[in-house]
Amino acid sequence: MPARMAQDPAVRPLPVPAELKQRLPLSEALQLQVDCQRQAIRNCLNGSDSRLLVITGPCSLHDEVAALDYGRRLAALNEELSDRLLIVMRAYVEKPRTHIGWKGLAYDPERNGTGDMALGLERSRQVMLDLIALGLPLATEALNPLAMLYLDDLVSWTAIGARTTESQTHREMVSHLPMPVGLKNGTDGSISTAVNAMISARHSHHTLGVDCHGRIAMLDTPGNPDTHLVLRGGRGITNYDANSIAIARKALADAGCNTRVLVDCSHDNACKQHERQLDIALQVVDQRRNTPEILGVMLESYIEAGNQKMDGELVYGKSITDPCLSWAQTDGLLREMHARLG
Ligand SMILES: O=C[C@H](O)[C@H](O)COP(=O)(O)O
Ligand SMILES: C=C(OP(=O)(O)O)C(=O)O
Repeated sequence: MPARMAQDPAVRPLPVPAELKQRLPLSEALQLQVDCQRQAIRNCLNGSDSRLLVITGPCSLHDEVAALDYGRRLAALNEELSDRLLIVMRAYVEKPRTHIGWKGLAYDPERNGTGDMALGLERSRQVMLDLIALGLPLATEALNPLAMLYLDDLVSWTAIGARTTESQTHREMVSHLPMPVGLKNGTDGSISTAVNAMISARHSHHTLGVDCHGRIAMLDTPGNPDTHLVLRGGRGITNYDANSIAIARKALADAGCNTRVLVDCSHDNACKQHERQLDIALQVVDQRRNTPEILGVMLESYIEAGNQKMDGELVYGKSITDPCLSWAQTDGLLREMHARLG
């Protein structure tokens, strides 16, 4: 008889996704809301809804009070602008890092390096539920396919980030996800990695995964028809101008993919200078007159402008990852975008 294996202290068991979902359930009414919000985004993607998709919110959520404060402001603004803008809030709880750094609320909720993921996943799910209850559709980045199992029912739009679009594991995950997914161009600016990801993700796959009870399983993914390209610039080169968008749309058309593109006004498009997002977003809105297939824009926005280091006392409502527009700037920008779309 094999000796009973001692529990490795470096392996800390977590509740399985079904347990957390049962403890923090999405009500039937809110499930219906999420279904409708996913369908509204699909309608923008297939052109039957002409509104501009606006994905806006903090680079990362680290403080639930500030996240809900932002969410309340955004929900109120949405009431005014929803005839021309389909507003979705960024609720990013997993952060991909260039090398090392804080990896997000799901991984290190106390920001003390202990990596309490049981607490992190619980707090991530709770804050997302609270944001949905404000009536907002949510966007997130799916980084670890296992983390997504705890949150997938709450999300209306998912991003696959620039660092992971080329990964087969992520493409297979997208093939299995039940919502529209934006695939970002690579950090080197390459469009082809995202186009190849769209081709892969629209097909079904047999792959290894985990079921909601934590059992390793073979998954037969259905294929996701609702994907699109997100242009985020790369290696200091921007790709939000009319020529870059035309080149990207041609590559998509040649590959038989949806040619509607969303422009991330932040990241390499803004060279991480948050205020540049203001001008980029308006340029993109103006381009829509000639190119109505521009699906929308993404903004990194919070309550206070800029960002701050994580150590020391934190300024309320200020990003601890990428720099963001302030709420005042965001409010003004969204109103101006709405006016220009009239
Ligand atoms: O949006 C977030 C960041 O750009 C991304 O997570 C990489 O961040 P880093 O280069 O600071 O690690
Ligand atoms: C990490 C992000 O973007 P990218 O993958 O484009 O760097 C993000 O949007 O938070």
